[in-house]
Amino acid sequence: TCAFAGQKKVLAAYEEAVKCGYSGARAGRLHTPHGVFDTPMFMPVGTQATVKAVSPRELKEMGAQIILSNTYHLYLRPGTELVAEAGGLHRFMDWDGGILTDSGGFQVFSLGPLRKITEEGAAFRSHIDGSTQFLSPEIAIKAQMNLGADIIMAFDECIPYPAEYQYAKLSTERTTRWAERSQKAHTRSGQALFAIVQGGMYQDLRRVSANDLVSLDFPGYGIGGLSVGEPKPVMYEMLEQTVPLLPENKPRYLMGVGTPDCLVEAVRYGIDMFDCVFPTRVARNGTAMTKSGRLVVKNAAYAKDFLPIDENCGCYACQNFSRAYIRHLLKADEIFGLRLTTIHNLYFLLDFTKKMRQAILEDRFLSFREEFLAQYCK
Ligand SMILES: C=CCOC(=O)Nc1nc2cc3[nH]c(NC)nc3cc2c(=O)[nH]1
Ligand SMILES: [Zn+2]
Repeated sequence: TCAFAGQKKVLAAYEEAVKCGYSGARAGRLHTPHGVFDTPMFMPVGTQATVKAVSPRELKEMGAQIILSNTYHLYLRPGTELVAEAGGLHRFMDWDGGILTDSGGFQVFSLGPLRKITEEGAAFRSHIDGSTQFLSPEIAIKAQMNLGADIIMAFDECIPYPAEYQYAKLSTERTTRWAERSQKAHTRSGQALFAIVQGGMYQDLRRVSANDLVSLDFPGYGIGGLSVGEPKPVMYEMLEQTVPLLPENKPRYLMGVGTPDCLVEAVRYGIDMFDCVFPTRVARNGTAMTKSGRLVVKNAAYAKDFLPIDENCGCYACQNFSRAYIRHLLKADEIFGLRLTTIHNLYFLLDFTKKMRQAILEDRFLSFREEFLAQYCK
């Protein structure tokens, strides 16, 4: 294994992984320099050092524990050295909870126009000014050390979907070599480096990727290359192949997932951490998430609906405002409208993971899952 000399390498210590009586679901506690956090957890995405339309105070109030920021975006603008000079990302954005940085460039890397990947790294075109940029494990890790997140991600390639077996194999092997280079470049103590399991939609490549990365001994593991357009059953099959190979006493982070039905299935397989832009993105076009599915509050049907989005919801929007009012704001292009739908959607997912944790601790996760799926998919 690759142990750091004198390096406290396991920051995200994992304890209390409470297993409920069903395969992999577990409730744990994640230790970081900015606190100890409960899992399963949803992590709001703050791509450019802000979770769009909400303040750090509101995030804290709704129970956010760890939030995401994107290395690629902050590297291009304002630059990660500048953030380091500002005192690091926590100071820069005034967030004293946990921060995890991922690349945020996976759209660019796997879908971008100029995507040239070699053993050295990935060349791509900046979405800001079209300039040619280059990222390698060393550059990505240095950028993340500058940002100062509590958890950072190894540099990887998110394999596009669909992909030929041969390409997926070569890319996955390269991602493992990049993970090793990421480890060697990671010299900042007090920061946990997670590896990212790849393997496309191929069971054998997923198992090889997981086993290779586990033998490199990371404090936590992301599961990448999923939620990239594949059918949900394929995603679940990849989880079934991968998660059992990962150490039970370390966190598992399913990248870019997702909707509540995906979260409850992934928790069943033993996933602990999630991130997704979906709740904040759909909020901005007036869609609210509820336990029965989506509610497009902008629709005319809600013009005179004086009930809250969800009368059982404890969020600031549902406690104080009606659907009619929020619809009015959205139709009038009022910024406050977007803020209210965003606050509701983030609260909904944060509360949903809290409810799953409670169900696991009380050993009733299975029935929780059944009841939820029956109502949500109706
Ligand atoms: C600095 C280096 C850190 O690199 C990464 O963050 N890499 C990475 N990010 C992903 C993000 C995803 N979002 C979705 N669905 C919405 N699927 C995703 C898959 C990946 C992935 O395989 N890798
Ligand atoms: Zn609400």
